[in-house]
Amino acid sequence: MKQVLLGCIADDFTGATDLANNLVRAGMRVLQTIGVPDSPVDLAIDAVVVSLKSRTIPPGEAVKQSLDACTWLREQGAKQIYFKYCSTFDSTAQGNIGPVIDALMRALGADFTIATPAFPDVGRTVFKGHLFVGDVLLNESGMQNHPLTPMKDPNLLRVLAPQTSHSVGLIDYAVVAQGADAIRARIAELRQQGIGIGIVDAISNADLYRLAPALAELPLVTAGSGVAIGLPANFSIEPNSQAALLPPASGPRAILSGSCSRATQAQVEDFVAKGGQSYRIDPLALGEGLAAIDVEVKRALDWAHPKLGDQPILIYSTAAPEVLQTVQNHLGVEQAGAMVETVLARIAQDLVEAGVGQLIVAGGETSGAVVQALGMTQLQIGPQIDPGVPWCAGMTHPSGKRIHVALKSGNFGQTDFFTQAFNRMHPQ
Ligand SMILES: Nc1ncnc2c1ncn2[C@@H]1O[C@H](COP(=O)(O)OP(=O)(O)OP(=O)(O)O)[C@@H](O)[C@H]1O
Ligand SMILES: O=C(O)[C@@H](O)C(=O)CO
Repeated sequence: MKQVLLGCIADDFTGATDLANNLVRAGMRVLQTIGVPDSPVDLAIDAVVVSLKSRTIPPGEAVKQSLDACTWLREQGAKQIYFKYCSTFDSTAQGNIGPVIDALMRALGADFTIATPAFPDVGRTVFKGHLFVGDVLLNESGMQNHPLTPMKDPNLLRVLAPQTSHSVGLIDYAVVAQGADAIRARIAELRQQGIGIGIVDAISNADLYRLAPALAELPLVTAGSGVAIGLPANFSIEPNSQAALLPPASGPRAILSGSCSRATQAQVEDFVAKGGQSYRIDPLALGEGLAAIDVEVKRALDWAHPKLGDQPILIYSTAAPEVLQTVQNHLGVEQAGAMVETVLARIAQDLVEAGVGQLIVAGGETSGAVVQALGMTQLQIGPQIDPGVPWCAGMTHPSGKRIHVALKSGNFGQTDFFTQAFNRMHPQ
C-alpha cells in the first residue's frame, strides 16, 4: 500500500476537481475518487480527494458519508484531513458544513480547526468574518436566491454558529497580516477560550500562504479550495510542472451544460453567438415520464451524431432565471432537475460510446450525474483551464474508454470558457 499525506473530502464533484487542481498546481500528485473507494490506493500519490455529493442531502447522511471517507483516508495513512466546501459557503441553518465539521473533529480527536471559504483567484475573500464575492457581500451576489442553499447572511460566524456544537471565533485580518507566528498565537488563544472553530480572514493569496504553516499541526483543516495553495509546502512539496501532465486527448469534443448559474449563462450565450454548434433542451417540451425522456435523448442525439467531427458541439438546458422559474413551477424543482440530469447523463453515455473523447460538463449536480452515468471512479488531474477548473482524465466503466473531462462549477470560468477550454489541454 502507498502512503497518502493529505486526505481530502469534498462535498460536491466540481468542488473536488477545484481542490485537486489547486493541490496539483502546488506540486502534489493527486488522485480524485468518485465516492469512497472499496480498495486501497495502489498509486504513488501525495493526496486523495474523495468526491461526495453531500452538500444538500440530509445532515445525518452527509455526516455518515464524510466519516466513511475519513476512515478510508486514514487507512491510507493520511496525516491531515481537509474538508472542502463551496467558496460561497453553501449551507442551510441545519448544515451540512457544521455537522460534518463536528463529526470529523470528534473522529480525529481535534479540539480546534479553522474554517474559511476564501479563494481570491475567483474573487472570494473574507474580511472581519464577512464573505465577499467579487466586489459585493455574499448576500448581494445572487447567492441569496439560490434554490437550495440561499445565503442571506455574509457574516460567517453567524452562519456557522447555529450549525455546530462548537463556539466559533475569528482569526482576523490584523493577525493574518502579521504571519504564521501571530496566527499560531491566535489559535492558542482561541483554544484557551474554549473556541473550537476559527473563521479566518484572507483577502489575497499572500494571506493564504501566510496561513498555511500555522495549520501544519492541525489534524483537520476545513475550507474552500483556496487554502490548498499553501498546504503542500507543509509536506516539503514544491510546485512541479510534471504534476499536471495527462495522456494526450483524442476524439470528438462535446459540451453538456445543465448549469443555470450566471457565469454559465454568459458562456453558453458566447459560444452560440460565436457560431458554435448548439442544441437546446427545453424541459417544458419534454412532457411526462420515461418515454418523454427517451424521445428527447433521441432527438438530441439525432442532431449531435452527424456533427461529431472537428468542431465541438454544445447541448444545454441552461436557462435564464425567469425561464427556470416557469419550468420549476410547472414540474417542481426536484422533478425538473432530475429529468434534465437524466437526459444529459444519457446523452453523455451515448456520445462517449460514439467516440467523444473530450467532454466538458457545466454544473455541480449535472457533473455528478454525468460522471456517475459514465461509471468513472477515478480522475487524474491535468492542466488548469481557468481558476478552479482543470482538465481531468479517467476511464469509463464498463466500456473501459479513457476520456478527458472538465467539470466546471456553475459560477467558474471566463465568458469564452467553452471556446477556449479545448485549447488548454497542456500546461500553460
Ligand atoms: N432548464 C432547466 N429547467 C429546470 N431545471 C434545470 C434546467 N436546466 C438545468 N436544470 C437543473 O438545474 C440544476 C443545476 O444544478 P447544477 O449543480 O448542475 O448547476 P450549478 O448550480 O450552476 O452548478 P454548481 O453547483 O457547480 O454551482 C440541475 O439539477 C439541472 O438538472
Ligand atoms: O468552491 C467552489 O466555489 C466550487 O469548487 C464549488 O464547490 C462549486 O460547487
